[in-house]
Parts: sequence; structure tokens; C-alpha cells
Amino acid sequence: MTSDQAASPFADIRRLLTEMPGPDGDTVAAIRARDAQLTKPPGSLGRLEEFVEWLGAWQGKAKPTLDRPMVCVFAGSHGVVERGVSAFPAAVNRQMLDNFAAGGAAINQLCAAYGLGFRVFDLAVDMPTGDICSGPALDEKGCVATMAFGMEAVAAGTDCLAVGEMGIGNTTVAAAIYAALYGGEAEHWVGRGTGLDAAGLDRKAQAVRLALETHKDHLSDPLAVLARLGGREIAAMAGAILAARLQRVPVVLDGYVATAAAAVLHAADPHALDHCLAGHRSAEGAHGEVLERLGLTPVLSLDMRLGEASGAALALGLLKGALACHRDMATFEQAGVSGKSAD
Ligand SMILES: Cc1cc2ncn([C@H]3O[C@H](COP(=O)(O)O)[C@@H](O)[C@H]3O)c2cc1C
Ligand SMILES: O=C(O)c1cccnc1
Repeated sequence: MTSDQAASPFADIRRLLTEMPGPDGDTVAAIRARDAQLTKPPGSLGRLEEFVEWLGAWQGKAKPTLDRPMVCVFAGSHGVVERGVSAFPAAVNRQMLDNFAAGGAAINQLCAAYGLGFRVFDLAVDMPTGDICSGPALDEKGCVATMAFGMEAVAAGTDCLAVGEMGIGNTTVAAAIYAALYGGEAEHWVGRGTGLDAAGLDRKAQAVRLALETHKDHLSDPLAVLARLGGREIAAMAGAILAARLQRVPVVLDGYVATAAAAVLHAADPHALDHCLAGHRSAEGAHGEVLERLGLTPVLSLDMRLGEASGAALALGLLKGALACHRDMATFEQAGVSGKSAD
């Protein structure tokens, strides 16, 4: 490490990226051994079997749990909204925080339906970050402090974390992050978000183009991309995903916006998302391509484009089903069911 890097506000984040634990292979072997005894044809639960192995490998538990799953929604506010890049006004951020608190949002119903814990992180939604077209969203110190705040999401006892967001305008900043990390034209990365019309989509592409031009000399470091083009909820999600890894807590990612936080970590270290599952593929156009670049196969693909961790919460419901089968099914011996005939 050069002395420059050591002095950077990102030095601690870079160090944590070198300290990430790997999956526990012994627990995977134990889970497979039990799976082979359950009253079903081998492999017949398809990816559900893989999900249980994934939970166990990261939790380090041969009997994985989903007793304390936690859905975290990170809320931020974006200066770039002034450029007409969203179909909704920034005032919706505070109003939706009130709605989350009152139990009226989609994510409240999904958490109630599946028995998931729910926490909202208000990252100063009444104080928008800078317009990424004219300057950085956050300075590097602010970015690191916000990542550290996001690390608080991983409370003791949490056995799986779902990350999602609320932040009018944040599909624009996510598109800017992808364009910075992967190249390509702004048009390729922008979608209709909350429901932009054609003129709005043009303004959105123009904003992404301008942002990349403004920051073009500083985009080789993924963490600088996060600070300059992201925002508080994106930085906090990156911190939460990293903290979960360090504590061996598996993570379920939400859609297009949450995946932008993950993509920054992946660009910093290609193994940084080994503990992550993509909850769903969002209807926001380029999400499928991003997931492919990250090597993630989404659990669900339901044409959803809400955010709020809604896709991740649905996937967690499905993980609960997968785990219940693995944990509670009878074995062939217990049930007196005949095993597979000899070939
Ligand atoms: C009422 C309402 C609830 C939402 N919940 C999530 N989002 C989603 O839409 C926003 C991103 O889209 P864009 O970049 O087009 O603004 C984020 O807040 C995201 O979480 C919502 C948006 C609205 C309007
Ligand atoms: O997929 C997402 O994360 C998304 C899509 C549209 C609007 N807000 C979020």
C-alpha cells in the first residue's frame, strides 16, 4: 500500500476488504449429507437446496437458521432530482418514511406476511446530497462515515440481512455508478424508474452523461465512484453488505438501486459479494445485465420495480420455505419410505 492510500479516508474500508472470511465448506458437506436422506428424489427441490447450502456456508451452521431475518431500508435524498430525473418529487422521501413508520408501505406488508424484522435508516432525507452533475454527492470522509453508519444494520443475532432503499432520484445515481464502473452510453443504463415519460428519460440520460463528464478524472477507484456519484443510502448499503460479510451474515440484495452499492464492492474486490444472493431481477432495464456481470442469478423475476427491499423480502419468504423443507422433512428411514431403486 502506498502512503497515499494509507492516508485516504477509504484506508479502513480497503483493509476490511482484505479481511473478508470465506464460506464454510464443512457445513455444506453436512447439509448435503442430510439433504440426501430427505424423502424426495435427489435434487428435486432445485435451487431451494442450493439456497440452504448458501445460508449454512455463510452462517457457519450445519443447521442454518432464519430465526432473525432483518430487512433494512436505507433512505437518502439526491440533489440531482432538481434536474427532473424522477416522476416524483423529493418530498416523497419524508412522506414515505412516515408511511413506513405507520405500516402503510408495500414492504411493511411483505415483512408482516413473511415474519421478517424491519428497520429503516433515515440518512438525512431532509438534506439532499450534492447534485452529481456539478460536484460530488459526498466527500470521501462523508462517504466513509455513512458506510460506517450502514454497518450498524448488522445487529447481533441477525441471521440474514436484506438490503433495500428509498430515495427519489436514486435510479439516476445507480445508472451513473454502472456507467462509471462498466462504461457504455448513458442511454444504456437509464430506465423509467418511478415512471418517467420519454422527455424525462432524455433528461435522465443527459444527467448521467453530465455527471460522468464532471467526474471523469476520478472514476478509476470504485470507492471514489461511490462517493462522487452515489449518495447516502447507496454508501450505507455498501457498508451494510461489507459488515454482514465480516460477521458471516448472508445478504439478500434488492433491485437495480441496491445492486449498485453491491457493484461498487464487487469492483473493489471480485469476491466481495460471495455471501450475497440477488433477491430478484428488477424490471428496470439494465438490471439483468448488471446481475450477469456480478455472477448473480436472481431468485425471482416478477417484473417488480419498486425498491424498498420488496424483491429481497419476497426472496426471504422463499428462503424460509426452503429452510423449512431442509429442517423439518422426514428422512426415508424415519418415514419408512423406500429409497431409490438400484440402477
Ligand atoms: C410513492 C413511492 C414509493 C416508493 N418506494 C420505493 N420507491 C422507489 O422509487 C425511487 C427511485 O425511482 P426514481 O429514480 O425514478 O425516483 C426510490 O425511492 C425507490 O426506492 C418509491 C417511489 C415512490 C414514488
Ligand atoms: O429496482 C429497483 O431497485 C427500483 C426500480 C425502480 C424504482 N426504484 C427502485
